[in-house]
Amino acid sequence: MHGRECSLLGVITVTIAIVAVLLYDKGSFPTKQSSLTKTNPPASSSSRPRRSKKRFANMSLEKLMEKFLEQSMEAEDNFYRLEEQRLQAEDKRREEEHSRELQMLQMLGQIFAGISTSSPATPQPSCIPQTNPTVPLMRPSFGNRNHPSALNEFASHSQPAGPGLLMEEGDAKFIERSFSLGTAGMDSVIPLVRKTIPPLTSKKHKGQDGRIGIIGGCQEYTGAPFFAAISALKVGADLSHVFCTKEAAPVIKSYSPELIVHPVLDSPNAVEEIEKWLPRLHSLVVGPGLGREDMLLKNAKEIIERSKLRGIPIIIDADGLWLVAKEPSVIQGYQRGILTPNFMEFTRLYEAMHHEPLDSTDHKRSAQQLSIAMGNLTMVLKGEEDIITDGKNILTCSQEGSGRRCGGQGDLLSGSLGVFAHWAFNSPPDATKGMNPSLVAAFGATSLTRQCNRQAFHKHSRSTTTSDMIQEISSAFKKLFES
Ligand SMILES: NC(=O)C1=CN([C@@H]2O[C@H](COP(=O)(O)OP(=O)(O)OC[C@H]3O[C@@H](n4cnc5c(N)ncnc54)[C@H](OP(=O)(O)O)[C@@H]3O)[C@@H](O)[C@H]2O)[C@@H](O)CC1
Ligand SMILES: Nc1ncnc2c1ncn2[C@@H]1O[C@H](COP(=O)(O)OP(=O)(O)OP(=O)(O)O)[C@@H](O)[C@H]1O
Repeated sequence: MHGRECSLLGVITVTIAIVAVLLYDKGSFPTKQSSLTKTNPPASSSSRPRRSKKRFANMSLEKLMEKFLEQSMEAEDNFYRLEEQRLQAEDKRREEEHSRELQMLQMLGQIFAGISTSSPATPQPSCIPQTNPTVPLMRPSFGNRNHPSALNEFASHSQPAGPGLLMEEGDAKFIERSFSLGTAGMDSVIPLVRKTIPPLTSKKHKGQDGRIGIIGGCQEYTGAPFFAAISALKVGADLSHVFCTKEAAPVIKSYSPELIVHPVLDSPNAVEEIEKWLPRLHSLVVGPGLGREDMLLKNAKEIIERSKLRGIPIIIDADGLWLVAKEPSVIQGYQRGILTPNFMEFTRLYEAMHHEPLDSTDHKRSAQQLSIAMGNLTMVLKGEEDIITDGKNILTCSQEGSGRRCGGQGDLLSGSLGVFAHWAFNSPPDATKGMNPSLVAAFGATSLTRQCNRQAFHKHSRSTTTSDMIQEISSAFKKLFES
């Protein structure tokens, strides 16, 4: 029976009950019933359903009401039970449809890959720079005016993918799925994100839903690590640690008593100090407000190396990407690594890896090429639409944000991604339906960032700042993942 019919049944039952009670109250039950109470017929009469009439007759009005209410509640319960069964069946049907759709997309991807590998005109993802002898090898042109010294080491460190990371024939394929709020695409990834989100229960202890570390915060930049760390907490992490320089620590602490701030990043034994905390961290965000001083970059690099040994998901953003452009091997091929470049940072990385200028006409293809060159690392190229790729699959998140481009939005993204990544990697494989957990996590974080931007802009328009967006995390999260 369908929900609507069931609900109708419930309404009818209740209506009958009310009418019956009213009639009874007025003494206007059908004649037989009335005469029953007056004439008291012999008990042996078999022509009437005596038991029920007698039962009703002997009942007080209150009892009768109770009886009818009971029946209507029963009908209501039945309705909800059937409705739940119907929804479950509907969910199952959608899931089956979704996996059929995925299979079809995979088949299409393979077909396209076959076409593109057999066509000489189609450009191949170039993970090995030497494969195109006609393009002169170029030293990347780093345009930053603030950190000239950081360029010196570059050329000797930049390297192609290692032997185990060479592109295979199948890698050329990609399945592109575009998502925007309200379309079928969005509908199919957001449920995967939801499945990775741990339920809030009284059975857990502090720390279980996420202990996130941020490596960043120096004399110039105290806002960025704060934005990232507080966003992680507001998304649902239990503890958020900031590892910053001595000078930056009191400033960051003064912004928020919720953060745990370690003034160690510029200390002589920074790496050992931070390593002590690694066993307790679920994910690491490297770069917001890190700055580009050699000593800080060196410490960050060593911390990345040690975190990799522990399998900790590592999100690299901002100045952390400056480090990766100088030394790609620091994260290349690490399957729990996620890079979140803005266009400027992306260009730097691309040119460092490919030794040729970026062709900016096809961002998706470039992002895919860079991901492959980095050993299928997940790449989140931020912009008008956020492009997310692991070299094999491409998702785009083009959910409505706003026209505000204030600094710090990327920090909101990387901090929340730290939490989503922990949740996604911690989920059983069937939660993400076989999709790379990094992609699912990145889609969750980009959707959330854009939704926060949109909501904050509705309230503050031109004056919207990142703090306003962070205020929206709670309701944006609810709207996207809990409604
Ligand atoms: N409150 C704080 O503490 C905050 C601190 N932050 C921290 O600052 C540190 C440095 O980060 P960053 O992003 O400013 O450095 P970088 O990438 O060199 O950009 C420099 C120049 O590149 C350009 N440009 C940028 N984006 C572009 C785009 N999409 N497309 C095209 N061009 C683009 C633009 O220059 P323009 O060409 O417009 O003059 C821009 O000025 C880092 O640690 C970060 O975490 C921030 O998080 C903000 C909040
Ligand atoms: N052109 C755009 N249109 C809509 N949204 C955008 C646009 N550019 C960026 N965003 C949003 O802002 C988020 C952060 O991207 P942005 O380019 O500001 O990062 P960033 O420069 O690294 O930030 P930060 O100032 O923290 O360093 C993106 O994920 C996206 O949601």
